[in-house]
Amino acid sequence: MGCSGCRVRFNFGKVLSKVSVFFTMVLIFTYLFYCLSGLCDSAPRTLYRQQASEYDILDDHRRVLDELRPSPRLLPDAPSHRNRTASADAEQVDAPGQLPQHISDSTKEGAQSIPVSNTFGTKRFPQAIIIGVKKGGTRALLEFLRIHPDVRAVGAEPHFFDRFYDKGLEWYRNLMPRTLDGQITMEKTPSYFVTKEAPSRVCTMNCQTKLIVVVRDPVTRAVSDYTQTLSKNPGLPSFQNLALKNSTTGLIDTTWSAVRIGLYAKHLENWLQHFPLSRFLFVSGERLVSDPAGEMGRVQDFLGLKRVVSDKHFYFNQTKGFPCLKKPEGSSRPRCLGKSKGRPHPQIPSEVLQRLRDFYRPFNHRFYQMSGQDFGWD
Ligand SMILES: Nc1ncnc2c1ncn2[C@@H]1O[C@H](COP(=O)(O)OS(=O)(=O)O)[C@@H](OP(=O)(O)O)[C@H]1O
Repeated sequence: MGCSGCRVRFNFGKVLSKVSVFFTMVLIFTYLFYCLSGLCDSAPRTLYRQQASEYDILDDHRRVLDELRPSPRLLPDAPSHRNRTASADAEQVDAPGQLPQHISDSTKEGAQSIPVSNTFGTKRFPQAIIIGVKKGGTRALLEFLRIHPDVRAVGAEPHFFDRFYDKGLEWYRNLMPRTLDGQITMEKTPSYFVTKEAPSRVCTMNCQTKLIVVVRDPVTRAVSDYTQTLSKNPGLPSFQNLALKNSTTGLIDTTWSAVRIGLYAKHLENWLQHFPLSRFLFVSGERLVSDPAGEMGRVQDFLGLKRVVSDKHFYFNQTKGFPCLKKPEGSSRPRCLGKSKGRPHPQIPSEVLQRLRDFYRPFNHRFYQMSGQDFGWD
């Protein structure tokens, strides 16, 4: 009796181990199949995780939204083929790192005609780029846009058209998130606006690219820029030492990048050599703080998007002193931008600020004329 009980237990043990081996094999094969289907392809995100660290504040929020986001195909009035050229619909897979002939030749038609695709969307060149300006509010704008179900954007700044152009267009496109028909691919790199070569390079990719510039009072922008550098290098000379060539004459040092970036008219002139004014949207950095929903309305119209992002998405956070995103459905808490956005500025002597204001005035007026918008900085 006792021995037959042992046999049953022994057989049961054998069966159990066979079953567990079987299930382990099933798991391994499922994982292999999953990877071979390209679903393990997270290289660009990983590649940029380090660079993105400064900007990962809203990452959880993004992930939740991405997961909750219904496919535009399932949305009742999802735009299909909106903001896309006919050539953008052509699907073709090219060897990574190798530029196909029509890309190297690409000038006027634009290089967006060779998207890399798989079952879960296509990596496309951005149809819209936030090209500037540094410290204008570009991060806030991109994060607010990402609430929109038809916008997919790279989290970190790719810096392709200024620093990494020699890596080639294929490298750039590989950084892009996959999009479904009707979704817009975007990125933001504020230094493009002041990079001499950027306009011709963007045009080489696609002259139809929509260009968004977030502009802010150049004096406040310069102080914000200085505050950022000071936070990384506490031994930095004072703002006035850097801004003025000579404190007696009050001559402004235009070689200092914090000053030079604020010469918006000069940088815009360079872009207008390659793109018509209609391709630009100028967003007021000030209004993005005082009326985010209003400014987002303009941006969505410009991008040809349905007005989804609205005042119901924002609340003013008294502690932060800035608008933040309300608790998205399914997420745990509301989100503000991180500590590096909206930091207190050091006190700058008022005569230095006034000197800078006087210096920028004619450039600002020229910029108002060129853009057709008065930003009211004087
Ligand atoms: N909602 C919200 N929350 C926080 N900060 C906001 C927001 N909207 C605009 N801003 C302003 O954005 C300024 C930073 O601009 P950028 O994101 O363009 O900076 S960067 O160039 O990417 O470093 C940042 O500049 P500082 O105030 O000098 O930190 C802010 O004034």
